[in-house]
Amino acid sequence: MAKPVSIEVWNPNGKYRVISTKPMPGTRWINLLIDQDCRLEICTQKKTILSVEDIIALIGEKCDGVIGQLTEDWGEVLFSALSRAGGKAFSNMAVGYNNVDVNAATKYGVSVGNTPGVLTETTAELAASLSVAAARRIVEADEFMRAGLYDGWLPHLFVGNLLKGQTVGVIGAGRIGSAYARMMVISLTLLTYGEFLKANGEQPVTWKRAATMEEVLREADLISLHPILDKTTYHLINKERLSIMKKEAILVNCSRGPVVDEVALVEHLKENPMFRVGLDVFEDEPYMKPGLADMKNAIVVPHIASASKWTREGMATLAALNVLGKIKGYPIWSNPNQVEPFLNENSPPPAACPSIVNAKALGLTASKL
Ligand SMILES: O=C(O)[C@H](O)CO
Repeated sequence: MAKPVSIEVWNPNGKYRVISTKPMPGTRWINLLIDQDCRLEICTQKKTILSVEDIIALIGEKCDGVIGQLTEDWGEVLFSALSRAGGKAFSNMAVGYNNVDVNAATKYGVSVGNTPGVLTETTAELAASLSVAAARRIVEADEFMRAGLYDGWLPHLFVGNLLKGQTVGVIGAGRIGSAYARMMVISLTLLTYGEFLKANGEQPVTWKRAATMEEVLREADLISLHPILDKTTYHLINKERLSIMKKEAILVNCSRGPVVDEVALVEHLKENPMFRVGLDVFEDEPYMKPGLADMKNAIVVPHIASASKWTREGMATLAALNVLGKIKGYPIWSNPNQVEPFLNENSPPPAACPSIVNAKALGLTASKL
C-alpha cells in the first residue's frame, strides 16, 4: 500500500485534475492550468526521486493528466494506473524522454509530451562552458585557490589546452549539437568567420561531416556528445572508442549518462591524466561510478545543462500546455522546434499541444496554425 504523499492544491474546484510530480519554476504554467478549469495538485514531498508507488498514490482514483520528471520511471505500471484513473495526458518536463515507455503510453491511449525548442541554446551553452573549463582546467584551479595553495605565478601552473585552431567533433548533430557547433565558432557564421580569419592571414575555420564516428574520435581534439539515448547509443563511448581518441582530447557529455561507459571512462582518465572530461550527466544518476569523483581531470556538474531561469520556466509552461491541450482536445502544434508563441507572456498561448511525441501513433490531428 503506497504511503500518502504531500501536495499543494491550486483551484480546488477545477473540473480537470492535473498532477505535477514536482514544483516547477515560475507561475505562468500554474495560471495557465487553473485559468482553464484545472484543479492542480503539486507534489511537495521532500524526496528528490519519486518511486512508481509514490506516483500511483498521487494519481489516485481520478486524474486527467500528469506532468512528470525525467527521473521517474514512466512505464506500463504508471500508464495503466493513469488510464484507470481516466487520464489521457502525460508530459515530461524535459526534451529527452528515455524514462518513458512511449509504446506503453500509446497502448493506454495516453499522449506523451516533451519540451523541445526551449533548451537548445541553454544546453549548448553549458556544453561550451564545460569544454572551455576542461581545456583550461578552471575547476581544478579554483579549488587550488580556495585551498590557499597559490603562492605565486609559475610557468607550469595549470597548463591546459588552447582551443584555437583545434578540431571540434560533435556526435549527435541535432538541435543541441548544432547549436554547440555554432557556439564553438564564436557565434559568427562559418563563412564570415573564415573570411575574417583569412583576411588576418590565419587559417580559416572549416567543417565537414565525418563518414564514421571513429573518424571524429580519432581526429578531434574536443568532442561533445549530443545523441538521444536509446538501444543504439547505449555505451556509444566505450573502452575501445576511448582508446582511439587523442591522449589529450576533451570529451563533454550533456546528453544522457549511459551514452558513455562510465567504468571504462574512469579507467581511461586514470591511465591518461591529460585526457579531460566535462560531464553533466552520469550513468546511474544521481550516483557516479567509483573513482570518478577523485579524478582531477574530470569536471562534474549535476545535470544542469537546461538550468537557466528562462528555459526552466519555459519547460514548465510547455509541459503544462502539452497536458492541458490534450485534455481540451486541442490539435498538435505543427513545428515543435518553434515554440515561441507558447512562451510569450504577453499573449495567450495558441490552442494547441506544443509537442506530443506519440501524436501520429494516437492519430491526433496537427494544428493548422
Ligand atoms: O532532456 C532534458 O530536457 C534535459 O536533460 C533536462 O535538462
